[in-house]
Amino acid sequence: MIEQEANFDGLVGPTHNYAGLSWGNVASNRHAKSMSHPREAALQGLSKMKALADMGLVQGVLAPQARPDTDTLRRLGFAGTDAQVLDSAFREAPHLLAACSSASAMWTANAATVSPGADTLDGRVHFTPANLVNKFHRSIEHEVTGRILRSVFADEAHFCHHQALPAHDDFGDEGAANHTRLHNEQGHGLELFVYGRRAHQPGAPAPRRFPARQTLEASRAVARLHGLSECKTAFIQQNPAVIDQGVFHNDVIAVGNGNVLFYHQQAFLDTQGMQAEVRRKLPDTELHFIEVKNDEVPVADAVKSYLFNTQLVTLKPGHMALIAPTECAGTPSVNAYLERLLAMNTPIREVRFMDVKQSMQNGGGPACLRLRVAMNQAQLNAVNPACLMNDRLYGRLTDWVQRHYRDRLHPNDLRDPALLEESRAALDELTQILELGSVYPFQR
Ligand SMILES: NCCC[C@H](NC(=O)CCC(=O)O)C(=O)O
Repeated sequence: MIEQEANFDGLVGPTHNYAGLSWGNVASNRHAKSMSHPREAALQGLSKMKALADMGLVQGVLAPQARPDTDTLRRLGFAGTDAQVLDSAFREAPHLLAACSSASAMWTANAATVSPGADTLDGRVHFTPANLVNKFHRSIEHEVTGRILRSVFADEAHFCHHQALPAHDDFGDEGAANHTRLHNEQGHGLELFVYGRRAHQPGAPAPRRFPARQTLEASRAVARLHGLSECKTAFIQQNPAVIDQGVFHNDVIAVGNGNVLFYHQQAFLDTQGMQAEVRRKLPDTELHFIEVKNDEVPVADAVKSYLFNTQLVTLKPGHMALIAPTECAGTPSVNAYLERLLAMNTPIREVRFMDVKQSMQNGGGPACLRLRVAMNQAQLNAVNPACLMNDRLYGRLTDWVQRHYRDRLHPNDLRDPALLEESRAALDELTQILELGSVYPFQR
């Protein structure tokens, strides 16, 4: 049975702020300590979800995390009441308070790696939450992420959930941001796992300036867990030189969908090898490798505009749309390229621009905000229906954001105990709207 793709977007949490936590992510560093707008951020995300649902695509919602994470602050030695924990963390280690308060779980492309049942040995959809060990603020996400995924995809006859990989740099795993699935019209798929370095091979190519967050060892472990045979997988190294230019995940430099792989000339260490392997493992498929030359769009423009952090979605057979951030229209080389792209004879037939600026300023474009889950009809029927976007849910969530979110937030505001109370009240209500049960530590 042919799979249908659903996109599960992360709802932006009430503590969305710019703390400059992600070394190697240019936008995060550039906007450090600037004023954020949590309400606007959440509404921008909801508008994108609504727009994709209105295109006839299956759109889901994943709940944010409870932040500030006072449990982790307590593990780090801050004691007393919640207000005292926040206050002492702010005075002694504001960086830790910011890390424990980040709304970074909004970027659900990093929530997990998902393999559809068409690829796995047991025919179930497999999920492995990403350990995100490279960044402390993200390494504290996976436990609750796993709980949320289990509550959205609960039926064990259809869904199989694994634990995050062991929390060590050798197994640095960033989830679906380094994973793309191509498939042909018969539904035969190939999962591309893109890694930044090999942990167990000293001297192998690796970036020098910025960290490679994903290791080959992590990608291989996820493929083993998911029961993916060799013929359903390709392990491809990202070009270390682009990681050093701010491409901290492969989805900043490449995006794939169906029979199309859209990528920058410098994305991979061995582009020809990649193409040959994909052709070999997806025979009888009319593949489109759409390669953007550096002369047309320099890497710096790709990083600034997030041309490749677009969502490539199939609207009807042979007709795909590129869901692009408005920054693409505002970057001359990219805007000109997109005009040429639409005149080429490829399945990409239209571009739709979306404003997700609040997320972009922390290095998250349209593709970072979504986790793709391809499912057959029986699996789709088993998804928690309260998490699927429609006009009613959009109305309820918009109203919920309007009532609970602040207009403005600065990292200095994270010490405010009222923010913690507001966030908990908001999330408590959200778990009822999305029928998630008690997924947060403060509810247990
Ligand atoms: N896939 C996009 C992820 C963006 C995310 N940014 C952040 O966490 C920035 C948070 C801050 O700096 O406040 C990251 O780098 O993992």
